[in-house]
Amino acid sequence: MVDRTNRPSALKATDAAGPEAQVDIVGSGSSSKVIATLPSGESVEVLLFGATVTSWKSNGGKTENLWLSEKAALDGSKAVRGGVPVVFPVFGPPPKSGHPTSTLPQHGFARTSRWEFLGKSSAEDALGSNSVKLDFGLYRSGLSEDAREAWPLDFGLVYSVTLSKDSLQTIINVRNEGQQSFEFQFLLHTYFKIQDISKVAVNGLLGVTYVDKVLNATEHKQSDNSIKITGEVDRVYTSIPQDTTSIVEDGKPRFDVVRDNLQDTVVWNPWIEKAKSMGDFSPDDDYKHMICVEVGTVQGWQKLEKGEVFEGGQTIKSLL
Ligand SMILES: O=P(O)(O)OC[C@H]1O[C@@H](O)[C@H](O)[C@@H](O)[C@@H]1O
Repeated sequence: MVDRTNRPSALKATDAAGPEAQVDIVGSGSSSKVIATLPSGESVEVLLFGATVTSWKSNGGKTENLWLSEKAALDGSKAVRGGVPVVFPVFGPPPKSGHPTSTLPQHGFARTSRWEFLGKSSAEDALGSNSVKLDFGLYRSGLSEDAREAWPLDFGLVYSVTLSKDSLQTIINVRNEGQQSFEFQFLLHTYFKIQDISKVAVNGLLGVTYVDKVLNATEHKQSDNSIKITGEVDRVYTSIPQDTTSIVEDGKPRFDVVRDNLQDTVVWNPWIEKAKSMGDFSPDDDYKHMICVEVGTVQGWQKLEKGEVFEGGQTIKSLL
């Protein structure tokens, strides 16, 4: 747990996380980002806007694992189309009325707010290889006027991004800093980069119930272990018993997505028409080179009483 009472001021660009990893802050204002690089070359880049991971490279820095639209806004003008946008306190379009999130934008305010960089720490994992952890914070004071008005609750988010040789762990810590309880949804909207969508399968959801948003939000049960993508897919799988969902490409395991205290997963590919309809999705046919597997808690709401904390997230592993 990051001790927020003495939040470190923004790091000097020269600060390193110790001999193991190099941590730099580049850019300014809403384009500021933190870049961490391990001695073996793996790296992660996190935009302070939305605390959005925009790049994660494994294999000594040779393999980019995340898809990022060529027209993704990286200047804070709108949510990033790609990488790992943070969805909080509501997933999807908010309830029409009568809910504290009703007047928030789709997917909430976290991905379009300016987060603070709280600091870094490095560690050795069990195998002795290095990792570096970056912490980001978002508090009520950091919200836009609109968001503060729309969601008048006092909260604290600490988002930890840990880069290791073959994996990236992203964990959220949500604290109710106010006097009244509140409820929220949370999701990590990960855009995985793949070579060819026609050779991709998403495995590990056999028998899981899902809402199919392409088929008028009807409920279904996943009838086989492999989900193939041959058109627009927008499915919300809920109450998933096992913790790992795998992305297989050309018959070979490419990514493992391991949930931590999150029971739901969205599988999304816009396919051609929807890709064309999104102004910041470019090139249009790049739906062939991405798949979203988004872990979260989006069925119903997580409720926090005064002073209570929720923690959850994912570890994504590159198996190349
Ligand atoms: O365009 P946005 O707000 O980033 O949302 C993109 C997609 O996000 C997915 O998580 C939703 O299931 C889709 O319905 C939605 O279209």
